Amino acid sequence: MRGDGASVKGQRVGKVLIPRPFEAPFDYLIPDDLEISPGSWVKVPFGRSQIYALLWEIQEDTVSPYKLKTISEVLEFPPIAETMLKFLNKMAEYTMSPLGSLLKLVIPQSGFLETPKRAKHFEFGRPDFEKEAPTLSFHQAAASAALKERIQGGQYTTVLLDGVTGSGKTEVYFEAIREALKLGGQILVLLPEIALTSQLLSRFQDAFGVMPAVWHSDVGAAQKRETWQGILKGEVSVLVGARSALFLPFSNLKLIVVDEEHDGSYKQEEGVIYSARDMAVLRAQFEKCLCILASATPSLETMMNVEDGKYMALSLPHRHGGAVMPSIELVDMRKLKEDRNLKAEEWISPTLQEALTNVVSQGQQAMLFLNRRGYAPMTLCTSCGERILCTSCETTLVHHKGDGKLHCHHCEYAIFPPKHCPACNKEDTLLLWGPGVERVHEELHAKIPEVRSLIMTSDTVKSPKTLEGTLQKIHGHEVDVVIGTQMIAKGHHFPRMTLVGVLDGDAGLSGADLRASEKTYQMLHQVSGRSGRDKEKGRVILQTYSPEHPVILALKDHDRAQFLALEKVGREALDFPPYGRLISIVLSGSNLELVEKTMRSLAKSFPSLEGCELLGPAPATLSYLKSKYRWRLLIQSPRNLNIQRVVQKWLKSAQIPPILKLQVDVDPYSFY
Ligand SMILES: Nc1ncnc2c1ncn2[C@@H]1O[C@H](COP(=O)(O)OP(=O)(O)OP(=O)(O)O)[C@@H](O)[C@H]1O
Ligand SMILES: [Zn+2]
Repeated sequence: MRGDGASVKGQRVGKVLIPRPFEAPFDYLIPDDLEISPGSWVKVPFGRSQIYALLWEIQEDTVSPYKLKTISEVLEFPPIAETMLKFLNKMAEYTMSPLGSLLKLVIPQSGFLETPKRAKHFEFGRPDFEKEAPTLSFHQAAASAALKERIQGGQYTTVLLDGVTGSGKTEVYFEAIREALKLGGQILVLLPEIALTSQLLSRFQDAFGVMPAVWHSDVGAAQKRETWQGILKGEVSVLVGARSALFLPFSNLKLIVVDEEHDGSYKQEEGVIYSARDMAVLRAQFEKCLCILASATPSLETMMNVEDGKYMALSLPHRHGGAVMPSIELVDMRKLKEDRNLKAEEWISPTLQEALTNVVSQGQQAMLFLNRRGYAPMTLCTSCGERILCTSCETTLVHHKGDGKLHCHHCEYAIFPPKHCPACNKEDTLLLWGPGVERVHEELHAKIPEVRSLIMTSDTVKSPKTLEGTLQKIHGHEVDVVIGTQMIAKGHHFPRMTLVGVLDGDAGLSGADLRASEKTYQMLHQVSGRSGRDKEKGRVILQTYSPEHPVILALKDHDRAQFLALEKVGREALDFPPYGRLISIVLSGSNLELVEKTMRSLAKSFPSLEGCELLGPAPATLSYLKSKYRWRLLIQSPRNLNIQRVVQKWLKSAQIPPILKLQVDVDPYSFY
């Protein structure tokens, strides 16, 4: 970094990383008398201000050709561990992100490095690892013993904890937490969604006598700062959080748990694009600690790592306490509609309706799953067929009962339904087409008037507090039926729930996503797993338009092996992940011609490499989003190739107009 300080020979130069999107650290002089080590938090002059930064590396006795500025101050906070520096370095390489952007993940707010004048608000209790633990079943005990052994060994291992829904995976990883606590280590538990934290927190409190620290977007600024500092100083031993918690400055990690490891929410899709699950494994490697990936429906990637001997697998084949897996019955919706046993605007089949009536009259609970928010996913003109679209995105608007408006689910756009069709101008021809959860709610009440129900989606549950209230209502049996989206599908344990109705089982199977089958299988298996977790046997009614689809049949027969075998054949034939690798490049901008032209010439300049192939370029699935046109190019490569290096070099020499935005997604999960 050029500066106005003196150029001094033979002094220490510090490579200082600034938490902004820079690829590399900048050089600063280290004053002679300053005690400092890599990982130290510092204040440096940058532009016209003084900012917080991190000392990355020290170069002793160097001669700098530039006039360097001097580090102003070393903060009193402990430095971050060297293992963390190595982890960030590797992550930057893997995700092709600027190192400075990763530091920003570590220190999202500079206020974290300030000490407030007022006394602390949050005392982090010491979990009591000697509190009495439940008696484990044979399989649980075996899994727990293997995990403890790994923790005692103090070496890196990743273990897949592969247990059916309700098998006690949480109880088993609590045992691992106990062991790590005994050894004085820190523990990080990652959850895919905030909606699952409150249940885990109360289970944790029961097991260890105190609340763990929490970390997610709804935690307030002061609490975040104190938690961040508590982690850095080693005062916080257990933290439960969303994916961003992976970047907290733990200094003594002994265990990372990634619960529901298959879940797509672990993929951060904007800014620095990364998979928190994969990066958790990477961090565990540098920390030399245990990483537990828990799931009833592990991802194909994880299964492959088990087959390759990279991960160890432990299995819990049975539900706890003799609870059995629910029966899964299919309802052929095509036939019902053909035989006119279900009207065009009805979505609850007679079989499901009868089952719901029974459940309600027997004092049990049911769940209706439909992964569509709002009232109706589309508004159509019955005269000309026009669909009402967002003006800024290439998406249909979704009708919501709450405010009576049509909403775009990708941007803020919302309008009242127009009186006239915007295409043919006819009056009163618009029809609300298809069901969302609100419409199913309406139908449920029309069919079973006495039912007590609630809707659980990201629209109705916006804060941890409303979530708490909602869960309390369900646990307290104030409702009979819960209608919801993916938010209700996983992790929850409602003992009275004995019926799950899936309204549109094959909704996820269409579309251009290479993981469409896998995602549908995981989602439906998880939601089915909410049924019959206690004494009563559960029932799942899966409404489908394609009862012969292999995914639906595998679900019905509880045959995961069959599903995986089929899915693998399909992926292997196409060299899709986990057999081959993908990097997705999306170019976007407001000038369509420029986006297309740039993308085409970019694709032309890609070096020809054995085993590599380009898919596209072509307009992205959402080819117009938030007023930007989007084109996509997929680079397919063999697993053993360092494709990032190739892509890095290729993009360095590319000419991309600065008004366009280029996004590189290594191991893309969604293809919107
Ligand atoms: N050994 C045990 N002793 C007492 N209760 C147990 C035991 N194992 C599991 N349970 C209870 O059984 C229920 C299901 O266990 P848990 O939620 O840990 O399962 P899971 O495998 O994490 O489920 P899912 O994958 O569906 O989220 C919980 O209420 C849990 O407290
Ligand atoms: Zn929009």
